[in-house]
Amino acid sequence: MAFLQLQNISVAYQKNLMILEDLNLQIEKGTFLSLLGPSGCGKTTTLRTIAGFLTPIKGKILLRGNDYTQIPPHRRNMGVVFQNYALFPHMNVFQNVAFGLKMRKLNKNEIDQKVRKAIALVGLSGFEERSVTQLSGGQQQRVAIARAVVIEPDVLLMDEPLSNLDANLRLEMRNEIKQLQEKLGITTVYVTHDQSEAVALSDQIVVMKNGKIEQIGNPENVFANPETAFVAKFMGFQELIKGVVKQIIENFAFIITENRIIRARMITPLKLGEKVVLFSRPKKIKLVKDDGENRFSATVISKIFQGDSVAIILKIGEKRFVVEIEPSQAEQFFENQNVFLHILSEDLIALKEEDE
Ligand SMILES: Nc1ncnc2c1ncn2[C@@H]1O[C@H](COP(=O)(O)OP(=O)(O)OP(=O)(O)O)[C@@H](O)[C@H]1O
Repeated sequence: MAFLQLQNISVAYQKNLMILEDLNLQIEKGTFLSLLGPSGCGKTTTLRTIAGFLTPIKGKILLRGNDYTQIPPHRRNMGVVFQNYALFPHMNVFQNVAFGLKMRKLNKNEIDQKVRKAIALVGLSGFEERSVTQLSGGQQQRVAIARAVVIEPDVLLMDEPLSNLDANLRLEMRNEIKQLQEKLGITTVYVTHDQSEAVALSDQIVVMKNGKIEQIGNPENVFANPETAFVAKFMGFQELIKGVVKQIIENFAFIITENRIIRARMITPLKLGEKVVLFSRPKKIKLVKDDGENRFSATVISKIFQGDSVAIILKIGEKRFVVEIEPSQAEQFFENQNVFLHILSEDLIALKEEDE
């Protein structure tokens, strides 16, 4: 039995407008699970439902097999970290971190010991007496994390905790969160719309779309084998061209597109005659001048120097996309040139066409 279970959860803010529908999720103890998806797909709603701030209109939440669905948030023993830190501005660092323990009526010595340990854990020893209004964004988020973990929660819930920080600090804090979670072994549910963050942090990624789970798996698998066009785009694949399945041999489909036959990897089973879209990653596409096997023709629109690479903007028909190449290779390509894209079959994936 999984440690935390969401069973057929449906949640609505307004009558008849379901935000989550029949959501099922099993989370094993000690797992770092990310809810990943675009704005509005229901990530925060899922997190708030686990925390108990929202009550599902249908379904159950189980922790260690016990029904938590009607248990109020303060009795769930879950630590929550929000995007905007949500610290108590009139309290200092120590008082903020101590809050949950005071509510639980621990004695003074115990509180002192646990709070100092949590503050040390997030690297803020020496800041105990400092007002939280006199801390940087990164330091405030560290306080929020210490406040969430000090209660030794069964589950740590984090809602885009890094999105208010600048890019460098975000990377640094991402590592710190990962180390902390591994050290404490806390079952964690983490909301993000940043695929690189989800891949770097998680044991399991849940990709959500319109209140439903689109794909679930470990980061390597979701990154390499997106099962739908939606997940592929979200994981950094680019849509190249549409086609129709002509033949299938083992894990590869032969696709007819623009009077060519292209061999592409299949992730989920496809049928003969099925309409598909071909996807690849910008770095997996080679630009060449000559036609040949597994090549598409395209036209160069522009070149953008990016430091360690050059982005070549191309189009096939009206579809625009980017290929990243080494700066030393870029000189041979120019605007309006007709070129060919060469992609190994392993790096080209065929997925069912979806309604836009
Ligand atoms: N308090 C609310 N009342 C009514 N509708 C809401 C409320 N909060 C969220 N919604 C709606 O529920 C849907 C899911 O929102 P949610 O905040 O869960 O998405 P999200 O994936 O976390 O998005 P974001 O990344 O923008 O935070 C959206 O359509 C949103 O408009």
